[in-house]
Amino acid sequence: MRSSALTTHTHDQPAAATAVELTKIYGSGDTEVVALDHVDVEFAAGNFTAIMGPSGSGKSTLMHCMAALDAPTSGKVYIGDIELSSLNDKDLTRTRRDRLGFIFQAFNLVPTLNAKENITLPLDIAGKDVDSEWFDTVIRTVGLSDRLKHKPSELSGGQQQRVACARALVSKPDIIFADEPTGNLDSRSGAEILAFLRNSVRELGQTIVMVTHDPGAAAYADRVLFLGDGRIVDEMAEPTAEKVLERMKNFDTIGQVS
Ligand SMILES: Nc1ncnc2c1ncn2[C@@H]1O[C@H](COP(=O)(O)OP(=O)(O)OP(=O)(O)O)[C@@H](O)[C@H]1O
Repeated sequence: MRSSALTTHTHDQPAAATAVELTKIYGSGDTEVVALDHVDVEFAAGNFTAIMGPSGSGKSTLMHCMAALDAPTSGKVYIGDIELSSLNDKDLTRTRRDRLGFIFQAFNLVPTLNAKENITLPLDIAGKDVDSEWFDTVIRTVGLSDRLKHKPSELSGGQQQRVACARALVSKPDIIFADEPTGNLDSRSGAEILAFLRNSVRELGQTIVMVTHDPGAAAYADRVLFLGDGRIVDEMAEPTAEKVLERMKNFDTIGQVS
C-alpha cells in the first residue's frame, strides 16, 4: 500500500495537470509494448487541448494515466499539485471523484434515471449539495432545460451526450477528460457537443483534454498535441481542421500509418 502523503510540485505557471517522464509499458519480453515513452506535458488551466495521433500512438493510454484510470510504469502524473502515485486507493478514488470529470464515446448514462438525476448522480454519490445556480448555468450551456425529466431512452444520441457533458461539468472538476466524445454522433450533434465544450472553456473557465481522430473536432481546441509512437512529436496552437489534417498526413509519409 502506498503512502497517502500528498507530494507537492511547484510550477512556474499553474497547470491543471502535468506528466513528467511518463512511461507506460504493457507486457514484457517479446510482447512488450512501450505505449508511452517518457512523455513530459502540461495542461494549462482554462485551456482546451486535443490529443491526436495515429492508431496505437498512445492517446488513450496518456489520457487514462493522466485521469488516474491506469497507473504509469514510471514517471509522475500531477493533478494540480497532487502527485497521483503518492495517493492510496481511497485518496485516488476521492481525487478522481472530486477533481476530475469524464466524457466517453459511449454516453454511460444510467437508463433508469432521468436526465437531471443522471447529471447530479456524482454529487449525490459524494453526498454533496447541488449548487442550483451553477446547475442552471450548466443546463443552459448545454441546452437541456426542457429535457431534464426525460430518461436516456427518450433522448437522441446528441442529447444523451449533452447530459454526459452536464454531468461532467456540474461538479466543477479541475479538468475534464473526454475520450472521442463525438465518436458516436452524427456530424451535427457532434458539432453541438464540441461547441458546448468550447463554451464551457470560454465562459465557465473549464479545463478540457480531449482525445480525437477528427481534425474538425481538434479545431475546436486551443492547442493540439500530436502523439507518435508514445511520444509527443508536435503541437499546434490555434488549430484549424485544414492545418491539423495536413499535419496528420505527415504521419503517413514517415511510415506511421493511421
Ligand atoms: N491493456 C493493454 N495491453 C497491452 N497493450 C496495450 C494495452 N493497451 C494499449 N496497448 C498498446 O499500447 C499502444 C498504445 O495504445 P493506445 O490505446 O493508447 O493508442 P491510441 O493512440 O489511443 O490508439 P487508437 O487511436 O487506436 O485508440 C498500442 O500499441 C496498444 O496496442
